[in-house]
Order: sequence, then structure tokens, then C-alpha cells
Amino acid sequence: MGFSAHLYEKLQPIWRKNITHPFVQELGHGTLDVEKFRFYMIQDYLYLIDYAKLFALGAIKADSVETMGKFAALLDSTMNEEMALHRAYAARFGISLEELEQAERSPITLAYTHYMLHAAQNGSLADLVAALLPCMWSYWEIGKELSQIPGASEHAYYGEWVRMYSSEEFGDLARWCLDLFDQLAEGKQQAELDKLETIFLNTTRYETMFWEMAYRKELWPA
Ligand SMILES: Cc1ncc(CO)c(N)n1
Repeated sequence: MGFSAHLYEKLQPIWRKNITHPFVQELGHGTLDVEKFRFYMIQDYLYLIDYAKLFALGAIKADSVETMGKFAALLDSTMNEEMALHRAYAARFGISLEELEQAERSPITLAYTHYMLHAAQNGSLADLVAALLPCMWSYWEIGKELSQIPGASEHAYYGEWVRMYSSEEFGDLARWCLDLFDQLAEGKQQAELDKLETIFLNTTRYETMFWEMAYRKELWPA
């Protein structure tokens, strides 16, 4: 069993909190309050600006030209495909690009992205991949599960979101990250594996906190 499959099994109760979160379930069933989705879309755009930098750092830390090229492709698809989805939703909401980029990061958005960037900047390539894997992997799983709900992919409002994260292209990128993570973990000492587990666990938790933040439309207290 690869290290990713081991963590997936071990952390199931925490991992499942993402797919079962009311925000995700209501999005899949088309009942999510549009104001919650609007809030999420803005914060997720800000999140992705920083998240994309992890891929740039991945290109810097890559140990082969092939891996470097793949991180460049991930950076490109995040900025020009995934974020294009957010820009399209923003246009529907009547939010300009300036407003989108200048919105204030919520405490959770800030904490989550800074935690990932800290792990990526100060750690090994394996630490970097441990930080970004729950994001890619859980979204892919959520996309696939929601796409099984009748009508979810065709929903007038949320269908585009479901189609993006259940797409083959997104799945290919997630699978590549999974394989890289397993290769990097192979032959590592227990202490290093423990560190990878901690990072993976924490970003899995941050995913749940991000859904919760969006569901509550939670900004700074003052
Ligand atoms: C918070 C969050 N995690 C993961 C993804 C998938 O890229 C995303 N767009 N947002």
C-alpha cells in the first residue's frame, strides 16, 4: 500500500468531514444558499492565488525536468482554468476582477494558505506535496461523488463547479500528485513520515474549516 492510501484509511473519519459537510452536500443537491456560494467563491479565489504559488515552489524544488514541467502545468491550469471558473462566477455575481483581487482574506483563508506556504518554503519537496495533496485529492473526490447525484452536473448554477472538479483533466492532475507523493515517501525514515502525516492531517482539517467558514460567511470579528 502506498503512503497516500495508508493516510487515507487512517484519517477516514477526519477526511469524510469534507464530503459530508453541509456546504458540499447542499451544493451537490442544488439547495445551497447563493450568498454562501458567493462568499466561498471570493475567498476561494484569494486562496487559489496563494495555492498556485505552491506549484511554482514545486518547480523550484523539483528534482527532475519532468517533475518541473508538471508543476509548471499545474500552475498554468490553476491560474488559467480553475481560476477562470471563479472569474466567470464573479462576472455572474457582478463582481469585477479588481473587487475580487482586492477582497479581504478571512482568518481561515489566511491561516490555511500561510500554513501551506510555510510548509512548502521551509520543508522538502515531500512536505510541499503533503500540504497540497488534500486540496487536490478531496476536491477530486467531492467532484466525483457530487457528479453521481442526479442533476448535479447539469444544475444551472452549481453544475459548472461540479463538472470542473469531476473532470478527467482535474483527475489526471490529482492522480499525478498522488503518485509523486507515494514515490517521495518511499524509503523515508519514520520521523519524516510522521512529519508528512502531520502536514497532510492539518491541511485535511483546514479543508473542513474552509467549508465551515464559507457556510457561516465568517470574516474577522471586527
Ligand atoms: C480550499 C480549496 N481547496 C482545494 C481546492 C482545489 O484546487 C480549492 N479550489 N479550494
